[in-house]
Amino acid sequence: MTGLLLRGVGAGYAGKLVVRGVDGEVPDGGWLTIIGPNGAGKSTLLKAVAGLLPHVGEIRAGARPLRALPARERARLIGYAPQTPQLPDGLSVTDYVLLGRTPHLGFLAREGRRDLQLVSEALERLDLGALAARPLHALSGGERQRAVLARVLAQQPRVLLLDEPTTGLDIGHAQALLELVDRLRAEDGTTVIATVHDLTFAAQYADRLLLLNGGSVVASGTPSAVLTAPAVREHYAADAEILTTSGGELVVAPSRALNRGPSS
Ligand SMILES: Nc1ncnc2c1ncn2[C@@H]1O[C@H](COP(=O)(O)OP(=O)(O)OP(=O)(O)O)[C@@H](O)[C@H]1O
Repeated sequence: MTGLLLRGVGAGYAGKLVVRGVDGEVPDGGWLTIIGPNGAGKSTLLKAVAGLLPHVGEIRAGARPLRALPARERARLIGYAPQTPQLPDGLSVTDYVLLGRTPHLGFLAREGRRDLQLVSEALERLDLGALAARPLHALSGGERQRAVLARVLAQQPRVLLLDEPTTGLDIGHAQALLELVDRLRAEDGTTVIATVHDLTFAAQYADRLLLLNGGSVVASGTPSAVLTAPAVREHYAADAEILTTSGGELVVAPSRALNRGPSS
């Protein structure tokens, strides 16, 4: 069981909390997306769950508090794709994705055939097969973003933390990536916490949304419960219509007409 439980979680920088009092639960194979305006604290919360920032309150992975997990075990359990990754210079895409296998290798052990196979599968899944030998610095922004996700997939984590995974991706690659994550969740029971700015994508792929504003949870629940026009207005200062497609999917459509009002 590798679902996640958050109780009264706070995190911040230099001793000052910028996120506080967050409660949430993601069951095994569940998908929670954190939404909220710029600066709300989404990345900070995700970094705390990744163990990259200290936290107050309690974060549990399965039955165990995150604090009690040795670093290596945590690295096998949790895969984290940051919003603005620092990529090492000089590595090829393949060598970089191979770094995802590090938590699984014995001390001073070299990668084996299975590791190389997982790397090659991750490259194919992210449409990077043709770029495998390229140096990282010679990739486009979206290709680099996909290389980061390929590294995390090669890690085979039970919990995936994705900070703005679709930033810089065209709509086709963004959709393919979210579908891939959804398959991992459905087939392998991978637990997912993501931050996503595109509210339509957020609604389409998560079971539950957590809306943060000013470092606190202001709404949580199913996408249709959280994403209402008044909530988008209040927390994003944006005018939008919440539409439902013929397939029953929710679409958040920014609306200039609403903004202008009936008289203009
Ligand atoms: N390293 C840091 N040191 C100090 N303050 C920081 C640091 N990183 C972020 N902050 C502050 O913490 C707050 C939350 O930032 P965070 O990056 O978590 O927001 P976010 O919701 O992910 O925003 P965005 O949508 O713009 O990515 C902001 O006020 C930000 O300025």
